[in-house]
Amino acid sequence: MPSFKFYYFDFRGRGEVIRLLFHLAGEQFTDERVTFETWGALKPQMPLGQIPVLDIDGVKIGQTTAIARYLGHQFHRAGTNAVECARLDMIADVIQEMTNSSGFANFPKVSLGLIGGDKTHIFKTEVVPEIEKYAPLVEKFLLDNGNNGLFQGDRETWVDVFAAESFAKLIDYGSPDALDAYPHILALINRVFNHPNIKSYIATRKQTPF
Ligand SMILES: N[C@@H](CCC(=O)N[C@@H](CS)C(=O)NCC(=O)O)C(=O)O
Repeated sequence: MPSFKFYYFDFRGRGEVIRLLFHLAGEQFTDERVTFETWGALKPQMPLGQIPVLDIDGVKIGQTTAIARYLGHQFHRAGTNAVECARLDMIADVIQEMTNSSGFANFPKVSLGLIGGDKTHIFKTEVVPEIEKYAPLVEKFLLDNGNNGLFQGDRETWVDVFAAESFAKLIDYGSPDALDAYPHILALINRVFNHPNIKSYIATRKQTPF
């Protein structure tokens, strides 16, 4: 197994999916939690000037989904053929599109205290419309796999973990009822977060504001 060092800020944000994939696989990694004070010096060393970044035996990889997809293949948490992989990529891209949408821009910054604003109002007026746009698509992908809480087959893939973490943050930091209209996404979160390896990590992980 390569030597892994993972760079991200000291909160869940975009980076937690990577930590979850390591814990799911039970594989060792250095969880380098970058502070805002040290980020300025580190930024030029990152391939895209941003984090998350995973250093794999000295090779730095950026972009959350590229890292998560790599770990999915490395840890046998991917599709079992090219078509399954393509379908999972499609679902991951939809979720990444939601995360990158304009409605999602302010909420993390307000939650982290980086900008001012009424967190509840911003969630309701900016984030909820994006949930209403994207969550029904994700519901359908889950139903297509037979309503077992996963997108593909009967074993958690990297996309299940990516989706569960992306949506769970909306409940944890937005509103407890944010996904009540989407029972299949709730089942996905429930299934992924109750995997014993993930459950034990979550039980002891640091609480962060996003
Ligand atoms: N498309 C990238 C976006 C990465 C990104 O926006 N990273 C932010 C933190 S969540 C960052 O590095 N901000 C500091 C900066 O841009 O200087 C991904 O999905 O990984």
